[in-house]
Amino acid sequence: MSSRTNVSCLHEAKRVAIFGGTHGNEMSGITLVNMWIQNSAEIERNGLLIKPFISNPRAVEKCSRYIDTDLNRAFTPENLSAPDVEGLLYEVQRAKEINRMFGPKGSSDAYDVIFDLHNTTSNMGSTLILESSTDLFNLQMVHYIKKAMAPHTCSVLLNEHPQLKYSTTRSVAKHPVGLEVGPQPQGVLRSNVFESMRTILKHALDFIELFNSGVEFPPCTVDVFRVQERMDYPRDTNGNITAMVHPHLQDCDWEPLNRGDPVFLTFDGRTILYEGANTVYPTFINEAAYYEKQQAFTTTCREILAANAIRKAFK
Ligand SMILES: CC(=O)N[C@@H](CC(=O)O)C(=O)O
Ligand SMILES: [Zn+2]
Repeated sequence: MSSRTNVSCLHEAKRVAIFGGTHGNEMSGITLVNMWIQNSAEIERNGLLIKPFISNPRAVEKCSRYIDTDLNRAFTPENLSAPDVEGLLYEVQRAKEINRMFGPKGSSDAYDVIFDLHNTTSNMGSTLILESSTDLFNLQMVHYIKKAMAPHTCSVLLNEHPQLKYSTTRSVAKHPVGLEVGPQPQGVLRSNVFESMRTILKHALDFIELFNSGVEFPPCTVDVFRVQERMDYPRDTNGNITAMVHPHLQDCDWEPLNRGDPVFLTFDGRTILYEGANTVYPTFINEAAYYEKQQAFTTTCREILAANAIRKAFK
């Protein structure tokens, strides 16, 4: 069998956007994007149109996650097709603008790739977030990034859960990529987190440049953590939390959690154990932004995805 048989030919990826400030208090992405708006030399690549962009400028100005509602949940068909009337929530209005500039979502006019830069207060290290297990371009790109980052690890979180998936800002693009780096407190810049994010972006852009130049990428596999379940804090009948993340779980993102392992410590000193039947890999443990979303951590399971060889389609 010829090695050419199983090569998938994909469209060139010419238009690439880098979003920072989708959440106005996640400082690494905001700072990098503002830096690249001032001087884009570092992110320029042959044959690529690259647009660094602050997605929620009013939230950035206030250094808060959002003004009226979470922008990274706002790209629903209902919001994007809502009539332009006065009195729309700020982020709904902004979602419609972003969809006009970088979309329309789901159309052939949409940007090829959007990298959306986020920070987490969780100890997740560097994480790429994918929304589809069948996007060969993204799978090959994260494979390339993981290899280039070694010996440093770069985890891949796959969120294609039918109920837990949300309508992200990056979902406007044909190939949406989230980049989540932590731990970094809200409103704070940490140089190590900033530099990791910058390095991952460099490798990502190198990959796209190589792909567009006609390089063929051989078949590969990618280790991912697939989103399974959202775990809430224990609460009283008024809805107030009654426990904290247990010290044995705190900062242990991506480490196996088994039935009977401690997960919460109540304010009166009682330990609550994990009751799920199977081993899971928790992540977003004690993320500050998720208290309002009733989420103490997310469980994931490990999976190995296979991707075909790819190269650019020649017209
Ligand atoms: C901490 C944080 O903001 N995380 C992002 C994850 C993502 O981009 O999918 C969010 O909840 O929107
Ligand atoms: Zn964020």
